[in-house]
Amino acid sequence: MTITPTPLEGCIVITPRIFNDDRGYFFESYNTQSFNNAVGYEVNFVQDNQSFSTRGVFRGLHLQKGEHSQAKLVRVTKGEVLDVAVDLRQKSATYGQYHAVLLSEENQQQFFIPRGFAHGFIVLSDVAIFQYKCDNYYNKAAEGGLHFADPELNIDWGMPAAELLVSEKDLQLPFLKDAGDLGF
Ligand SMILES: Cc1cn([C@H]2C[C@H](O)[C@@H](COP(=O)(O)OP(=O)(O)O[C@H]3O[C@H](C)C(=O)[C@H](O)[C@H]3O)O2)c(=O)[nH]c1=O
Repeated sequence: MTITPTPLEGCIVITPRIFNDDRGYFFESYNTQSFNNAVGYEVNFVQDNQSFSTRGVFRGLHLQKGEHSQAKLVRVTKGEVLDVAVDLRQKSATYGQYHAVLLSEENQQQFFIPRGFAHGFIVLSDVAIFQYKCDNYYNKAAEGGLHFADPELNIDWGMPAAELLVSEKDLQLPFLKDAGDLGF
């Protein structure tokens, strides 16, 4: 597998080695030893998630606060999404900056987002199946997030905000300036 660093320290893009033959393809979608070597420390994933969405659906920008923060290894097994991580680590030189990655069934790329980030994605294909690993359990009480259209973040989602399908919960999320201490 190939590891591509991003401008956000700790966020990496993983491109698996795909074995194609006349039957189709095979690749290792996750290997603990290879992954921990790639990130340089041991990550203990404890929960796998999967969501199905249609074109224009936006999910995020989500996080779990403080000790409930989750590192995520995300990928798309059907369709294509623009996936975004926002650095919220107080001591980080890239605090408040984001990085976007196109993840698709076609490129089979995976995006690793350490703890201390908000995460979200927009669906660019007719449908998308989004699968990801988390290194901490879901904790509803610790849920938080940032509004996808926060002018300070100024994220280009590649689609007008009016065309996005966003949950009522996500529409209520605060801008970064109003988010308070998130414990990162
Ligand atoms: C995240 C989660 C949710 N749920 C339940 C709670 C709700 O009743 C239902 C839908 O949850 P939600 O609307 O928060 O789902 P998404 O909008 O896809 O949330 C996810 O989307 C962005 C992209 C993320 O990075 C997060 O991992 C996650 O917050 O599933 C669970 O039972 N366990 C879980 O781990």
